[in-house]
Amino acid sequence: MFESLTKSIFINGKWEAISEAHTETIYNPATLEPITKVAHAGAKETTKAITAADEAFPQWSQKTGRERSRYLYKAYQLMQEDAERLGKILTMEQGKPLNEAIGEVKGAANFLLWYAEEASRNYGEWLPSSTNSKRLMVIPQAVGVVGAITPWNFPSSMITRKLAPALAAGCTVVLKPAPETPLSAIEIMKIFERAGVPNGVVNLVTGDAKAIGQQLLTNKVVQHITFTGSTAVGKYLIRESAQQVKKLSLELGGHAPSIVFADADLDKATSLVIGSKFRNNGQTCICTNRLYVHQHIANDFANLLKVKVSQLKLGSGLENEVDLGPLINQKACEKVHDHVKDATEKGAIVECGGEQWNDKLDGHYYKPTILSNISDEMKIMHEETFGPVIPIQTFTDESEVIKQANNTDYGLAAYVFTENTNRAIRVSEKLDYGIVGVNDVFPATPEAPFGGIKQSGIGKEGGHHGMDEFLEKKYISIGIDSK
Ligand SMILES: NC(=O)c1ccc[n+]([C@@H]2O[C@H](COP(=O)([O-])OP(=O)(O)OC[C@H]3O[C@@H](n4cnc5c(N)ncnc54)[C@H](O)[C@@H]3O)[C@@H](O)[C@H]2O)c1
Ligand SMILES: O=CCCC(=O)O
Repeated sequence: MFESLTKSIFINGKWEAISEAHTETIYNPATLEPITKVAHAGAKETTKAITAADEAFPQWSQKTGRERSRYLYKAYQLMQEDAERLGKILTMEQGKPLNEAIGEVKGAANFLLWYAEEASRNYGEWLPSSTNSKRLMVIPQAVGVVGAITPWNFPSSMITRKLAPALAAGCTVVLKPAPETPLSAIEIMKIFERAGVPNGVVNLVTGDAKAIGQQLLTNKVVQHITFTGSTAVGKYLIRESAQQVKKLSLELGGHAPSIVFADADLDKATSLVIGSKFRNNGQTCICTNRLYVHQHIANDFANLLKVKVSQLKLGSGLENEVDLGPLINQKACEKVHDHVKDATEKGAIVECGGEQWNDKLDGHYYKPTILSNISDEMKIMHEETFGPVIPIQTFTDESEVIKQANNTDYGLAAYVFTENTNRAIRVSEKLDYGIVGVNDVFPATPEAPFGGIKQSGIGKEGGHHGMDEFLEKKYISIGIDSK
């Protein structure tokens, strides 16, 4: 599928030659086999990419929304048509089961479609003036060159969720994907190339995160940094971008609570909790990290959950009917096990799993795990686990469980399971989270604003809100002769 050396620097519409000496190897996390090598670029290439984006900006931003829309729509079509092949590449580099990977690619394409439609709906405002001698208006204008930095857990959709609204708004982009998963990013650039997107509008640089990041942060041409990744790196970007007061959109870590009330439908709720926790093997920013189950149903719920979890099949994402792939690397397995070990040392009971799985494959596998007898001082109740572990705690009182759910610095997503609509609304309103799913654990969709509060981020992706991130609102005050 790939040459041993894959070109991964796309600047001004051209794939740059790379030297074997400056490469990094991309591994399949399911088998630990090398897939290919890509460029390990740095400051020089990033500066060149920023210059290309800067030079492309005037023409791209002056196109009409309808014109930009045509390129995005073409890219959407190409991505949809190629979803199976792109899904395989995604599974090879990231590990998630093929059906999830193809689903992600189709979801990624849907961001292109949504913003192809939004591109021509970029409205301004006409403000009623307090005097007859003035006319006041607000016009939205593209912010300029955007630096986009993306994570490995959703190597395709996290890119289009940023690039589609940025391009629709009229911005040009330099993309730095995660070092673990550059292959999906390369494929997305090829799609833009085939869609005829003009040279310099989209640029890709793979390699040294710190060096590329530093250029994006210090080059005055870059007006906006859009980032998805950990809260720790997000804080670093806030500090460094302060020097030039750059605009920032940050989609950061999460620590989602799931609250199952006594009136929940047990079969539905257990399946949904599994969907939330084990999608992408727990490596999803909006995954359930804490589970609160009402005391009255706790035993029945835990037993049913255990039965269903024990049926999950672990293996290479390219094998048939696999539910859980490998974790991204050994460090991830160690972090997951550290949370399990810390919890058991503090009294947790391992209901199932609780260890790495090396029976069949060389990859980084961790068994799906349920922990009970959980207490608040355990690490897993405060830190993002990013792996396949569910800690179950019980509760009896609605206001108490809301307090517990809100007792975190994170504020990305929270879930409520109940058949009572009054309770669903009451509790949703009191949860300090950017996203609340009620009997729904897959809230991400192109038409809705996705994003966290507190230390889970700044800004939104998706919906018309997602395009606003890439637009300045210019206020124009016109003095007129009213006679
Ligand atoms: N809120 C969301 O929408 C969302 C979505 C997906 C993932 N995430 C979060 O992402 C994290 C997992 O992803 P990750 O491990 O790739 O995160 P990460 O923060 O380690 O890396 C994210 C990106 O930042 C780059 N990076 C790292 N150091 C940098 C630096 N000094 N300068 C510039 N770039 C730098 C990485 O190379 C990568 O491209 C989790 O915390 C998860 O919750 C959040
Ligand atoms: O980690 C980010 C998840 C986004 C999604 O749910 O599609």
